[in-house]
Amino acid sequence: MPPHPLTEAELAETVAGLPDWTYEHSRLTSTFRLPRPSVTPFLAAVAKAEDAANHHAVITLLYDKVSLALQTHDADNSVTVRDVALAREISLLARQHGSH
Ligand SMILES: C[C@H](O)[C@H](O)[C@H]1CNC2=NC(N)=NC(=O)C2=N1
Repeated sequence: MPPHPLTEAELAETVAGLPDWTYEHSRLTSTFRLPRPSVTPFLAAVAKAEDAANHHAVITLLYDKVSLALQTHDADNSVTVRDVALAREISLLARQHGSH
């Protein structure tokens, strides 16, 4: 049973608690800048977290900038608690990998 799309009020509360992330076009988006040598370990850690959550982000890499977009396909491409949980984890991983 997929989770329900977050309501406007839930989204506002969520984004307030996710300083690295923005809500736009029905997705949570973020861009992290990392030391170049940390990019591969960071991406490996994100992939591991994705597979543990069975929830996957769209990831764009340009040298030391990693952009990510999260939405729940199983809930009509809306933002759900699954996106919020993975976003929190990715923010932590980014900090652990030297994001600035
Ligand atoms: C079959 C598989 O469990 C589903 O497709 C999972 C996998 N990863 C996913 N990732 C995202 N972002 N949204 C989903 O609804 C989703 N569903």
